[in-house]
Amino acid sequence: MISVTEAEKIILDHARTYGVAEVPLDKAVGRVLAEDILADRDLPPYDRVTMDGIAIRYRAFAEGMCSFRIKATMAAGDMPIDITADDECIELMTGCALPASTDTVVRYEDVEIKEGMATITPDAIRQGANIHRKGRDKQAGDAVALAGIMIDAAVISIAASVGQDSIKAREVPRVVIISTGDELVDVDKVPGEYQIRRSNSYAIKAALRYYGIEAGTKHMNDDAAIMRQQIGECLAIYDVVILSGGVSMGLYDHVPQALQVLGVEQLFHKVRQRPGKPFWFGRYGASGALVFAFPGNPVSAFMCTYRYLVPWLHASLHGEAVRPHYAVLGAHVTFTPRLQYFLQVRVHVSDTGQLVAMPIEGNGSGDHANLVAANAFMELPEDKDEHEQGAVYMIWPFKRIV
Ligand SMILES: Nc1nc2c(c(=O)[nH]1)N[C@H]1C(S)=C(S)[C@@H](COP(=O)(O)OP(=O)(O)OC[C@H]3O[C@@H](n4cnc5c(N)ncnc54)[C@H](O)[C@@H]3O)O[C@H]1N2
Ligand code: MOO
Repeated sequence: MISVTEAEKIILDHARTYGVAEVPLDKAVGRVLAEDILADRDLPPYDRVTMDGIAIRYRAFAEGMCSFRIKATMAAGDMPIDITADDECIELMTGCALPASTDTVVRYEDVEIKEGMATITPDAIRQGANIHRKGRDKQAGDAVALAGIMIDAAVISIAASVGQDSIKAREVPRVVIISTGDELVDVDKVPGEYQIRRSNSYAIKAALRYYGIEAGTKHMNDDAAIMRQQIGECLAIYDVVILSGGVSMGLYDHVPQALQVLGVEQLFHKVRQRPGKPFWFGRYGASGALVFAFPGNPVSAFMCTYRYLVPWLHASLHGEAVRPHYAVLGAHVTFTPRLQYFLQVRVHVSDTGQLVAMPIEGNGSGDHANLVAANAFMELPEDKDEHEQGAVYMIWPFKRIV
């Protein structure tokens, strides 16, 4: 049996790229940007009025003029209307392009308007006030987002504003998730008395969606011949084959044997960890496809997804390992087996700004109801039995920490 660190290293050594794809803007969130996004014109593209009010020439105000005749009114999107005399102003709205003949905007709150005249009420106003200058944020041709970053709502926002209805993103691997087990029925079926509904493929598929991956799913019964045939078909089509169940020591745990017969090289089987001990990982030399065969227990498959599959995906798409997160253990924990223990925790931000992880242990690797209350696994090292409150350990969040 190998350690978690050794297993992680073997997996990350198999990080790889999958090319580049053009992705529609509304499907791009979660993907990784494959090229710099450039501003197609200055941002903002014109001197943009930032307050509803009037535009004047500051010089006139500085010389003592405070009442101005409203020459015209502009809405955002209108062509600018110029003033031709110092005692004129333009009434205009936020988002208007500032008329070149004016240089200062006075907001409505500082103006009284009566019978076509606008009178500025404060004694002092600032020259150039309430104008977002052309090109102040970015110049045409500047990069507004750099290749390699995750496409999030902020990237989508700026990409839309520079006219990109699609974005070049790093291509994601083709993934299939295969559940195994005769006791499993699909989610829309009523299970027999000794059956359960399958949930692992739904959970892993959901986790992968955050990365822009739409994984295929399959189910196989515990029949060695059918498994060989179906896994063989998947190895020919997919870059990553994820299996759940059938990897421990039971009479019907055919997965490792089926993979071996198919020529998938076993890179490890069994990791010194709980949950997830019987995790099997290998590579199919003929295509380079990777096989993550997770234990069937729902918490085991879930933990292995977040501790191994997601970091592998991150390393493949970003070209670097994910940066580890740490938190403070909020209560004493004893765990005696010589295994790395992935404690389920609820991490919160304390009053002093620390990430604190409170244990929510649950009832072992079959208790996936407990994952709803937890938001991370805390990785407690295998060489210690006692883990003191206040100790700092690595965490693997699977939800937003709030
Ligand atoms: N003699 C031993 N028995 C077991 C060992 C061991 O070392 N020696 N390891 C235990 C550990 S640890 C785990 S974890 C499990 C993993 O076993 P398998 O990967 O072979 O998984 P199954 O036996 O097929 O299923 C385990 C459990 O999970 C349920 N399951 C399976 N697939 C799904 C799914 N898609 N959705 C929901 N639930 C699923 C299944 O019904 C079983 O209850 O082995 C221990 N045994
Ligand atoms: O490793 Mo198993 O996942 O402990 O139950």
